Amino acid sequence: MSLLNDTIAGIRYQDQDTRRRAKDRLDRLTMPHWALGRLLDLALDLAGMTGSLQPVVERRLIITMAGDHGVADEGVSAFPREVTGQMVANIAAGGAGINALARVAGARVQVVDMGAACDLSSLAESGRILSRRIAPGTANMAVGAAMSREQAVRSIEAGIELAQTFAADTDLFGTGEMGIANTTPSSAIVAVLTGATVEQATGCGTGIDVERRKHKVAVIERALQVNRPDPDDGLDILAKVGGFEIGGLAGMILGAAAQKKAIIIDGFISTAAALIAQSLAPASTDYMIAAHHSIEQGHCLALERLGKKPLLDLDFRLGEGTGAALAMNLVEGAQRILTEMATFEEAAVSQGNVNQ
Ligand SMILES: O=C(O)c1ccc[n+]([C@@H]2O[C@H](COP(=O)([O-])O)[C@@H](O)[C@H]2O)c1
Ligand SMILES: Cc1cc2nc[nH]c2cc1C
Repeated sequence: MSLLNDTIAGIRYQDQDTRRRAKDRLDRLTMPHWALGRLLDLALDLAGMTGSLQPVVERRLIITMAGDHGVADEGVSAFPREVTGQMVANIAAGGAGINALARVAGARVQVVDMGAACDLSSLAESGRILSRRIAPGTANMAVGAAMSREQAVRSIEAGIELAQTFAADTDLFGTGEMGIANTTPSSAIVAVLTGATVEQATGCGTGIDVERRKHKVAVIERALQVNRPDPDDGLDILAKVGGFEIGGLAGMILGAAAQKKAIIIDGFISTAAALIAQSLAPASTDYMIAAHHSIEQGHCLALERLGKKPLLDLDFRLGEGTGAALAMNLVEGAQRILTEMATFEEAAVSQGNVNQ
C-alpha cells in the first residue's frame, strides 16, 4: 500500500472511553457546571484525541506551507506572484506576522516550499526553510488541471512525511500557508465540497475590489466547468482545482491525525485543505481544532461542512498560521483546566443543587 493509503487506514476516531472519563472529571470541577463552556469541550477533545487524561500540548509547531498558482495569470489577486517568495524569506527571517504571534504561543515556525514560482534554493540550502517542491507553481486551473493526480498524491504524502518526522518532538501542530492567489483554488474546493455556489464561496482575498471579485467568481466557475472535479474524490478535486501547499497541508492534517496529535486549522485556505483531508479520511476531523473565523467569505460554509466552531473571531484574513498561533494558548488553557483544576471532593467545596 502507499503512504497515503496506509495513513488513511491508520486514522482512528477519538477514544470514547477516555472522553467519558474526562467528562466525568470535568463535571466535578470546582465551578458551576460547565462554567468554562467551550474550553471544556476542547479539553474533552484533547483527551479523546490523545487517549489520555493528562494530554501534553507543550511543544508547538506551526508549519507554514508555500506555493504559487498558475491561476494568478487571470488577475484574481491584489498582489503580484513574487510576493509569495518574498514573504517566505520574511517568515524565514522572523519578521512576519506569524513569527510575532508564534513567539506569543511559544511555537516554532517551519516554512516549507511546496512549489513557489521563484527559486528558494538558497534559503533551503542554508536550512532556513524546507524544500518539498513539487513544481514551480501549479498550472492555470481556468484552462486545465492545476496539477496531475500523481502530483496531488506527492504533495499530500510530503505533508504526511513532515507530520511523521515532526511528531517526534511536537505535541501540538498548527497549519499555515503563504501563496498569492491561493484563495481562488480554496474557494473552488469549498464550492465543490460544500455544494455552495462559487458566488457564496468566494471572497476578496488580499483585498480585491467588487469588480475584480466578480471576475474572480467567473474564473472559478470556468475552472469548474473546464475540469469537472468529482465531489466524491478529494484527490481529483485537489489535482484539478487545488494547490501544492493545500495538498501539503491536507497531508499534514492526515499525518497528525494518524499520530493522534491535535492540529489547529488556521484560516480559509487551511480550512479548504482540511476539507480535502476530511473527504479522504472522515475520522481526521476528530483531530482538528478550528482556530478562528476568517472574514474571507466562504469560511463559514467551510467550517460548517467540517463540523467545527472556531475559537476566535478577530476579523483576520492574513493566513500564515496567525490564527492557529493565537489559538495555541487557548488549547493550553483547556489542557490546564483538565490537568490542574481540583474537583469539589478534592478541594472540600460544597456543591450546589443546580440541575446538570
Ligand atoms: O487565512 C485566511 O483566511 C486568508 C484570507 C485571505 C487571504 N489570505 C492570504 O492571502 C493570500 C491569498 O490571497 P489572494 O487574494 O492572493 O488569493 C495568501 O497568502 C493567504 O495566506 C489568507
Ligand atoms: C504582504 C502579504 C503577506 C501575506 N501573508 C500571507 N498572505 C499574504 C499576502 C500578502 C500580500
